[in-house]
Parts: sequence; structure tokens; C-alpha cells
Amino acid sequence: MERTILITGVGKRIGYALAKYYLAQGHQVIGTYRTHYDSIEQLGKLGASLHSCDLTDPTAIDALVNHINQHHDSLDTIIHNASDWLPDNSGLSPAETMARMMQIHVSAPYQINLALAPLLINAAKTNDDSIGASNIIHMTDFVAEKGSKKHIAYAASKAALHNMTLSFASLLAPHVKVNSIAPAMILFNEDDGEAYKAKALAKAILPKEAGNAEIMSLVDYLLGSHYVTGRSYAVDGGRHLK
Ligand SMILES: NC(=O)C1=CN([C@@H]2O[C@H](COP(=O)(O)OP(=O)(O)OC[C@H]3O[C@@H](n4cnc5c(N)ncnc54)[C@H](OP(=O)(O)O)[C@@H]3O)[C@@H](O)[C@H]2O)C=CC1
Ligand SMILES: Nc1nc2c(c(=O)[nH]1)N=C([C@H](O)[C@@H](O)CO)CN2
Repeated sequence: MERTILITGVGKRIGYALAKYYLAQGHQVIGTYRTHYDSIEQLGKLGASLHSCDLTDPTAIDALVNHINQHHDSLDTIIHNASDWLPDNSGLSPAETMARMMQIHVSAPYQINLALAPLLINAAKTNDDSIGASNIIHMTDFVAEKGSKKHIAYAASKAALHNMTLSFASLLAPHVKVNSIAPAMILFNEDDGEAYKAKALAKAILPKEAGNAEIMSLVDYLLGSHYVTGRSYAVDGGRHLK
């Protein structure tokens, strides 16, 4: 079955890996980006439909969903991947920090889900088994359940994003499944030093930088299911047992 998958934040790392992976499988990918990296050109050459959209701007989000509703007659999957891992000591005021985290991780997915839900439902109904045929995936974080001393606003926004998983799962059943993926140590950042890396790895009983493949295989499972919804799937090396 050829899918049409909207992925936010496809310019790098997990979002870029997801977009390339599903394009390679022959699916249609609609990708949003903020910074125009060379990777965006690469995805365009692979056939992706790409849209610049800063998720802190509700007007830009309106333009995105209006374009999708007007130019795409089918959409069966949305992956809310875009995220800003903003520390509490970034220099922004507490009010600005919390507002930014809630806008990107909660308000933007809320606005997009409500606007595109009819497309997801219609796509599901074209399937022989329409129950749970369409998908929304919210990329949350292990810290949504545990909190974080240095990313309080970020963690709170990811917890709110998972709460929306529960609400949208109830609202959009039986045609649309809605699930969270709660990762921990998937990819280090380029500026992470050896001491930080060692400390981060030691937080899990499986001390690994898990890599993109862990996310891709879980997304594949969720897309193929017709029976899992309203749940959070941890990809965290057993951090809860440390
Ligand atoms: N990497 C990891 O180990 C972990 C990741 N996660 C979650 O997994 C997901 C993917 O992680 P990862 O690939 O590391 O994410 P990144 O931090 O690398 O960023 C993901 C994308 O989000 C985009 N983005 C950030 N702010 C905005 C904005 N205001 N408007 C539009 N796009 C924006 C970035 O664009 P730009 O390039 O322009 O900044 C980037 O392309 C995220 O939701 C993250 O919270 C959770 C736990 C661990
Ligand atoms: N948007 C992002 N969110 C998170 C990132 C990231 O790079 N971008 N990284 C992490 C860490 O890997 C953390 O899980 C382990 O230190 C968390 N969220």
C-alpha cells in the first residue's frame, strides 16, 4: 500500500532519516523544514513535497495545512517529529521558554491534527480494513514521564504532547491510530563532548546511542498495526530501571 506521510522537521537527523526511509520504500512524503539544508534539496530530488514552515508561527501552520488540504487528495500518516530541545538556561525568559516549548510541541501538532484529521479519516476508509488504517505519531521523550532538571519547559511540553495522544486517540478512533514514541538516547549532537556522552550512556541499563533504525522499525510496526492506539512506546534502553 502506497502511503502519504507528513513528517515535520525533515532537514536533519531523525526526521531526515524517516523521510529518506519512506521515500526509498516508494511512499509519498510531505516534509516540513525550517532551515534549508542541502538535505532538503536531496529530499526534493527523491520526490518529497517540501514546505518551509516555522512551527512557532500559527499563520505559517495555517498556510501549510491549507496547502495540504488543497493539493493532496490523500494523507494517511502524520509524524510530529520537529522539536526544539531548549534548556531552561538558554537566556530566554521563563515565560518565553515555556511559550516556545508549548507552541512547537503542543500547539502546532494540535493545529495540524485538527486541520488534517478529515484527510486521515477519508484515507482510512479507502482500505479494506479501515479500522486503525491511518496514523498520527507524536515524538515525545523519556523525560515526559520523569521530568528534567535542566529542560523543565521542554519536558512539560512533551508530557502535554503525550496527553494529546490520549485525547486524539479517543477523538479519531476507529479510523486513526494515535501513539507516542518516547525516545531517550537515540542520537548525540555534534557538540556533545566525551564526558557528556559517557554520563548520558550511563543513565540506561542498555548503555547505547541507539540510532535512527530503532525509531524506523517502531514506526513501521505502528503503521502496520490495526489495533494499537493511545499508547506510548518507550525507546530508552531501560532508563526507568536504573
Ligand atoms: N535525538 C535524540 O536522542 C532524541 C530525540 N527525541 C525526539 O525525537 C525527535 C527528533 O529528534 P532529533 O532528530 O534529535 O531532533 P533535532 O533537535 O535534530 O531537530 C529536529 C528538527 O526540528 C526542527 N525544528 C526545530 N525548531 C523548529 C521550529 N520552530 N519550526 C520548525 N521546525 C523546527 C529542526 O529544524 P532546524 O534544523 O531548522 O533547527 C530539525 O530539523 C524530536 O521530537 C526529539 O524531541 C527525544 C529524545 C531523544
Ligand atoms: N529536539 C531534540 N530533542 C532531544 C534531543 C535532540 O537532540 N533534539 N536530544 C535528547 C538527548 O539525546 C537525551 O535524550 C539524552 O541526553 C533529548 N531530546
